[in-house]
Amino acid sequence: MGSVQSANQANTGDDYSLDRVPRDKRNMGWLSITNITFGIATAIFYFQMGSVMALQFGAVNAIISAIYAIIVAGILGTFIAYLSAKSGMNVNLLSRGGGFGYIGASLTSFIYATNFIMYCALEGMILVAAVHEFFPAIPEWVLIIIFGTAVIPLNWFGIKQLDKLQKWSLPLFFVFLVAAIVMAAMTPSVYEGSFWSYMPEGVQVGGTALLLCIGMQHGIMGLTPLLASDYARFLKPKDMKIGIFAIGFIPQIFCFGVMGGLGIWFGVRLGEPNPGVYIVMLLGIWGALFTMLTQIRINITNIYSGSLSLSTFFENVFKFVPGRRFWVVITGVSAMILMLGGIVNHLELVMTFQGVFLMTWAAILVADAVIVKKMLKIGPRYYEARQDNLFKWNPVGVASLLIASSLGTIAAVGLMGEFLQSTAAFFAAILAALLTVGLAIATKGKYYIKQDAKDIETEDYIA
Ligand SMILES: Nc1nc2[nH]cnc2c(=O)[nH]1
Repeated sequence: MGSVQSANQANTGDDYSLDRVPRDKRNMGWLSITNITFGIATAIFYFQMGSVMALQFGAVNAIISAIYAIIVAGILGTFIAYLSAKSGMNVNLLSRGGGFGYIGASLTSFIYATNFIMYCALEGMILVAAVHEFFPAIPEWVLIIIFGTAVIPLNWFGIKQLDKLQKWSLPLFFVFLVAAIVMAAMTPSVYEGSFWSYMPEGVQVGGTALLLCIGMQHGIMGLTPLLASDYARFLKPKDMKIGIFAIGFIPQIFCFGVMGGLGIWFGVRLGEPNPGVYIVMLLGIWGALFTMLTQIRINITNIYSGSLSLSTFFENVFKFVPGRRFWVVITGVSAMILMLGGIVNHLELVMTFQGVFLMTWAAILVADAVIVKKMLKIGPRYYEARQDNLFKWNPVGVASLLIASSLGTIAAVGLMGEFLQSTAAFFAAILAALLTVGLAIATKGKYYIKQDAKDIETEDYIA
């Protein structure tokens, strides 16, 4: 592992894609890291979620589901940010010693990587559609190649580059956001009542409509808590207390609350669910620039996390270590292929599975840390990512994940009734947490570690 790690670091400077960030390299302040996670939180995708939910199921149901998403994703995110900051590892690496074994963890890394590639394509298509609207003479495939390629060099220099890009672009984002709010406030509302009271005919507060909103939130809310780990592992130890809350919770408030809330307001006021349409209606060509900004911000984080996951997967399974930059190119090119192939609109089933899988995975990591490692004191009190010290598989996480996410997906596609269709990811996550604890007790933690590591600093211990 030593040679793998140094090869990786020699290639890309500050990646630590294959092992923990050493304590002396955890030198980023909580504000910088929180700012990077805002690259995700500022995506106009969250406008769309708010607008669609409000127009279909009523503003109050959309608001209640947003509060639910903030609380659940915020709690998971804060725990995961704590584990990452304490151990210097992201979720790909945490999973190896956190209940999955090193091949088991490559399973999660692979699914996770495909998720980022799909999101990168999805977000890229939003950008392509916005620009195509203004420049219809430019074929979509040309725009896909231009914007698909543009995010690759923006990822070349790792986390420090992300930090700068997100820092410089955030003020510009707020200028556009305020302009959009002012323009919407000056546009006569399509709906005459106050936006809180908007409710489509035949829909009530609570019941099926609320469950359907929650089901929509479940599709996307597992990812943001997990993703925080790619950045929280660089947190300065002295910023731990405020940092884990800031990194784990605040982005959830912004994406589901602020962006989602504005999406509800825009949707009701303008009577239009698609921000690609109403942002351009409000801001004209500036709206296309606003979209470009938000989509590039989110796609550089998608590519960053996708490349880290692919690095881990290929090192783990094939001992193939070309360096993270190679995987930046692969992630970007794969997303372009999805866009060019028009596959983006046919991903519904895969996205449903991903929504359940991500919540389930996050629940397993948290249950393993808090209940298995801390409370029951089963397995090692630290996280290990080096193959020499690990078993290939640990049934604790792998079996819990496979059982809970399979059942959850079956429920989420509607085969277990209406109630479970919308709540599938939540129940799958609870089931996964229970299975994790049960299997850890049943196996007595035998498969967590093959040989004890003697060189892990005690400050990195989580229990
Ligand atoms: N990480 C991430 N989360 C999302 N939630 C909705 N869209 C996205 C995306 O593109 N990336």
